Amino acid sequence: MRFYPISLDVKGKRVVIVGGGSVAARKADRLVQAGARITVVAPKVAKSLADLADKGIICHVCRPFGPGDLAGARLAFAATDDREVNRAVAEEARRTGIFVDVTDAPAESDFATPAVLQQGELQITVSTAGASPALSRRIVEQLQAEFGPEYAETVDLFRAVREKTLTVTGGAAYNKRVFADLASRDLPALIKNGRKDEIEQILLKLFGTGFSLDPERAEKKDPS
Ligand SMILES: C[C@@]1(CC(=O)O)c2cc3[nH]c(cc4nc(cc5[nH]c(cc(n2)[C@H]1CCC(=O)O)[C@@](C)(CC(=O)O)[C@@H]5CCC(=O)O)C(CC(=O)O)=C4CCC(=O)O)c(CCC(=O)O)c3CC(=O)O
Ligand SMILES: NC(=O)C1=CN([C@@H]2O[C@H](COP(=O)(O)OP(=O)(O)OC[C@H]3O[C@@H](n4cnc5c(N)ncnc54)[C@H](O)[C@@H]3O)[C@@H](O)[C@H]2O)C=CC1
Repeated sequence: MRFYPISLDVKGKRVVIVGGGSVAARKADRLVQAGARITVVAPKVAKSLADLADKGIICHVCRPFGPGDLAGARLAFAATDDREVNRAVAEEARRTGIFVDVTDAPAESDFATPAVLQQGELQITVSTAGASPALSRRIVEQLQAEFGPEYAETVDLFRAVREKTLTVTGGAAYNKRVFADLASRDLPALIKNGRKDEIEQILLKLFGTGFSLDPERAEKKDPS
């Protein structure tokens, strides 16, 4: 296994992207969604990046890459169309201990970004360790048919139930049993088909009163 899969919290953290073309714009788009503080260093940027800079969402340093540009960054992307510049970015990142994605040279990279299926808080990521990004994207497109918006609702439901259960009842063994039971039911299908009453019955059976899809009902039944 070349790459170790990880879900990274980049919120509020500084990320430097060197280069401002279509690849840089694609990386920036997802980093913005994840709340990173992004600096793009490039003499020329794509329109979407210029728009983000105009709105103050990202910072654009309008000149070629130079030494010191990665200072304070937690992650870096080398995304110029110049092999030597990308190599220099990788070297500086390595020297300063910053993880770098060299977008034209997977062998020089510390990490790579996968193709992503996003439904609310559900993420399914696909990587081929650089062998074929186009195949990764195709696999995500295939998965889209199976994992629709009902999965976003399912994840929200699990989060709500879990947050409440972990605080009001004790015991990892109990939690493991009920959550395994809940996960084994086809809640996404029930949500998709509008069968909310059946979900209510499942919640009632597993967790007793106080857990409901309907916040009003949950509040009335919950004495806490
Ligand atoms: C290693 C990696 C490093 C990284 O970028 O993190 C990397 C490297 C390279 N990509 C290249 C080419 C293309 N990349 C795409 C698209 C995507 N590339 C993405 C990730 C990754 N690309 C990482 C590996 C992930 C994995 O293994 O799956 C995706 C999944 C996610 C994202 O960009 O965040 C995103 C799909 C997003 C979506 O869902 O839409 C397309 C398709 C298109 O543009 O339409 C093409 C043209 C077709 C083709 O070549 O397959 C080249 C050759 C460049 C050249 O020819 O010069 C290199 C360098 C090399 O291979 O040496
Ligand atoms: N990893 C991936 O997903 C993919 C990677 N690539 C590779 O990524 C690289 C970039 O591709 P595109 O974004 O399409 O290129 P592009 O030509 O659209 O953009 C290149 C950008 O690099 C900037 N640049 C050039 N010299 C620079 C310097 N000295 N300092 C800072 N910025 C500089 C330019 O101003 C421009 O903004 C290519 O080398 C290509 O091989 C291509 C497709 C996908």
